Amino acid sequence: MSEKSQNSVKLHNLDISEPVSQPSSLSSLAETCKTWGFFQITNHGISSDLYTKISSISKELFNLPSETKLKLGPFSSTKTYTPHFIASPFFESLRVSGPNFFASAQSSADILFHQQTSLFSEMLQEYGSKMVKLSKKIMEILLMSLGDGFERKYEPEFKNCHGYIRINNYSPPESVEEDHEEVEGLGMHTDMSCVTIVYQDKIGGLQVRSEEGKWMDISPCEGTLLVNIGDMLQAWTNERFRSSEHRVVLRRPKNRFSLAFFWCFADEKVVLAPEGVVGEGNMRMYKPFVCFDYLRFRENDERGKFEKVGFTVKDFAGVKPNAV
Ligand SMILES: O=C(O)CCC(=O)C(=O)O
Ligand SMILES: [Fe+2]
Repeated sequence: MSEKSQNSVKLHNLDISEPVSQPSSLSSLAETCKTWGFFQITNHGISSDLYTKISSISKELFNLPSETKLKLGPFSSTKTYTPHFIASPFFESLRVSGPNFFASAQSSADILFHQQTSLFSEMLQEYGSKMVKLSKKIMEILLMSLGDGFERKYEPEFKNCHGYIRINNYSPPESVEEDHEEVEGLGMHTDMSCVTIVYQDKIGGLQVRSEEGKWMDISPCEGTLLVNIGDMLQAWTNERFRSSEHRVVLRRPKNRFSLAFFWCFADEKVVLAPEGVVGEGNMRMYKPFVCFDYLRFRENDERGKFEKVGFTVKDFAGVKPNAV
């Protein structure tokens, strides 16, 4: 059981439907990405109805017997399912990869569901393609916030990005009494993406670690989506943006559901902060590295399985690694 924390962070809000040209809103976005690595977006165009549908069909899926789910991984060839006891005893997830989210979801559905159904795959295709559009928009605004005209100058660096969805299901142990104690549903980690877009349901429990090392709640807020900076962007921006450590704690005897969309550089991309981003007179804090090599490094990290923080991109490619 971990120590309880009751502080919640008020995140910067970005209305994604409006063009952002105000220098003050761009600089406050850049500031929040440096301090917290998290912000929230509104008017994102994803209906609550789509969430209700995806969550109810996902519930059906996670309610299937373990033997059925294990046909999808982690030891089968599909490897789309992460069972309990890999990340935590209370966490399981299913991965749906782009760009053809329909095909990826259907290949899992075909194995899981006896009846032929394409509803699940259609919904994930709709969700995935909306997430791709949102990620591109978010990246454009983030580049604008780094420098004048950077959205045009550096757009080519991001043109081969790809995305995948992770459907997360948390089942707390019955011993968790309402608000009396908490367990870790997903341990402290950083994401390996450029940006991640997270939908969390009403249960709450997502926390971000402040620069001082304090855990702060990110309370659910209806109609908003969370965006967080991942390791790839932390390195590419030479730490002008921060890939914050975060985790999920479970405090209620209720299942929790979330959807995370990871927008990543192509595997073969060499990550090197451009001079214009580093800024004159500043030192590059990362050696150039190939994305795939970092992903493999994290996978092989026995100390922190499943993307836990054990080691980060700083240990992998940092000029001055974290003290271990
Ligand atoms: O469940 C959540 O709210 C966050 C999940 C998360 O951090 C992840 O999937 O990387
Ligand atoms: Fe995460």
